[in-house]
Amino acid sequence: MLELRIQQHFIDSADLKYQSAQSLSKPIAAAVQAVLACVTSGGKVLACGNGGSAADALHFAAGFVGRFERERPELGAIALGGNSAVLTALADDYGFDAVFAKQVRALGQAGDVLLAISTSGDSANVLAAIEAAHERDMTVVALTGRGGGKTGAALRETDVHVCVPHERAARIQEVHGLVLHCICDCVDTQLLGEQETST
Ligand SMILES: O=C(CO)[C@@H](O)[C@H](O)[C@H](O)[C@H](O)COP(=O)(O)O
Ligand SMILES: [Zn+2]
Repeated sequence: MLELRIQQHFIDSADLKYQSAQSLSKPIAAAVQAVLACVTSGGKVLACGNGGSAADALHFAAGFVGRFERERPELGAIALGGNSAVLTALADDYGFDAVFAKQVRALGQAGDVLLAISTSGDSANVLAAIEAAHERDMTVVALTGRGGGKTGAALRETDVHVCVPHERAARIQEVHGLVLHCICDCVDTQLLGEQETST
């Protein structure tokens, strides 16, 4: 019984990934171009999200600042949920909706990218970060699901929206993880050229 349930998780996750390969490759390629344009002109990526998406933002920053699969010059990325002192001070003094937006205003510069991750597209602190990024003339790369929620309406034409066609947060997050690995791999390929990967 338990094993069948577990197998169903694998099947549903794999099904969604197959389905998304077709529909998401174009927006993911656009996300790669946005990130490349940013880092090749000295910019950085600010990444934010809540819960599992906060973990995704941290995971992305680790692969970006350090390495993904190949050695290359360091690239700039900061996960905005990673500094608990800043996060708690901002939440305490300005409310939780402001925890990312205040950091975007403090750290963001024109040409930087905001990587905004929300399965619902409706988290108020992520929406406020998008607004702050626009104020700073940053490009937003949004990873969402459930039709994109309020994030879809908040984005500009120059932004990128990767919206996973599913309702369930866990399934959406599983695809977001793959999307972030695609971005890391494609940025490396564009910077270093194609190469067989063994790790
Ligand atoms: O990881 C999970 C669910 O899989 C949770 O921690 C989840 O990320 C949290 O409930 C978030 O607060 C949901 O926010 P969002 O994705 O709707 O922006
Ligand atoms: Zn989760």
